[in-house]
Amino acid sequence: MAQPSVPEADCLLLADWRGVPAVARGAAVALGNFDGVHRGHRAVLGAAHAARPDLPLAALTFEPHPREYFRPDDPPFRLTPLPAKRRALEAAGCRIVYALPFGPELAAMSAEDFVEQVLHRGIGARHLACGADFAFGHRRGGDIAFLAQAAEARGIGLSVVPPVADAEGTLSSTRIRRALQDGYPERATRDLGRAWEIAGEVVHGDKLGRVLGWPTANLWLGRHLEPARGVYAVTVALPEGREVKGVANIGRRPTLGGDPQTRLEVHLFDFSGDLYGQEIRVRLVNFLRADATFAGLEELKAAIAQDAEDARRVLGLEARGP
Ligand SMILES: Cc1cc2nc3c(=O)[nH]c(=O)nc-3n(C[C@H](O)[C@H](O)[C@H](O)COP(=O)(O)O)c2cc1C
Ligand SMILES: Nc1ncnc2c1ncn2[C@@H]1O[C@H](COP(=O)(O)OP(=O)(O)O)[C@@H](O)[C@H]1O
Repeated sequence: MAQPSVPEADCLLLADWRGVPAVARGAAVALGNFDGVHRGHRAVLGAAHAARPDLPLAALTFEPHPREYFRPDDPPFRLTPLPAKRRALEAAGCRIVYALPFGPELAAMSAEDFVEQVLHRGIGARHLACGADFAFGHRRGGDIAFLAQAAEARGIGLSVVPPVADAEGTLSSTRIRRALQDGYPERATRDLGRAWEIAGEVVHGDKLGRVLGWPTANLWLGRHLEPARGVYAVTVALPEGREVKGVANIGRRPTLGGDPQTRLEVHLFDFSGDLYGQEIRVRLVNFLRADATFAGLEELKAAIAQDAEDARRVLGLEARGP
């Protein structure tokens, strides 16, 4: 019988395990939260594909992240909110992404029911892959040993992938979050295999930037993790597909009295145009300095000029005269 095939160009995003279209059933399915889609996650995806290259590759993940559901008052911690996760999973070869709504029903579901109702009957998985520490079902009651026998009983294959590690230890989303909070975006880049980015819509600020001579496109962090506050050399993906270089501040503008919420402000080099309302993606390349409180606007302006020069140098741009 011919295998189901999912059109090459499309990555199907499905938010339910019920009513799955026939074309998506019978996949090789990688299981996990996949926040970041880092090199370790991609090893799990790679194992699923390597075991069954004849099947479409799917990732099964949850939205919201279970931790967002269980601890809604925690500060935002996501490396990849869903749109970014989907893009990264697609880039890693996924043709189907399940973002199952994590709520009371899934939180209460036993491991047995998860395998039977969701993986077997629901999405019709033919092969599964997960990391060695994967646990699932009510109170994480299902471990790898359970999954192995439950999968085998249903004729479903299973690949268990050992942790990806380097000299500093095991690669994990937690390690990447810590690197970003400590001001080491280049470590995040290494572990992710791409620069970490904050995506969002450009909103109106106080219109002070252009008065200072440094117009900045402003974004809220939303569900993204808050990285170390301070100044970064960045690259920015514009909606039209172009990537431009810039200098960004992530902080609460203590010089101006302090804001209640952290924002990202980015000045794009050699650019003029209206970005309001547009979705941009700001990729952190290097941390240049911590957020500071200056004595006044002239001092702030001088610091920004120095930051811009530093960022240009780090990013390999020609220095710009005063
Ligand atoms: C490269 C760069 C570095 C900045 N560093 C600081 C800083 O250390 N402390 C601070 O209070 N504000 C800092 N700012 C924020 C400015 O206060 C902000 O750009 C200005 O208030 C304009 O705000 P607006 O976009 O709402 O008009 C920085 C901005 C840029 C572009
Ligand atoms: N080189 C540039 N870098 C960033 N934004 C720019 C640039 N040139 C023009 N802009 C536009 O100017 C706006 C920022 O100006 P600014 O005075 O800082 O206003 P706001 O306080 O609303 O952010 C951006 O949202 C964007 O539309």
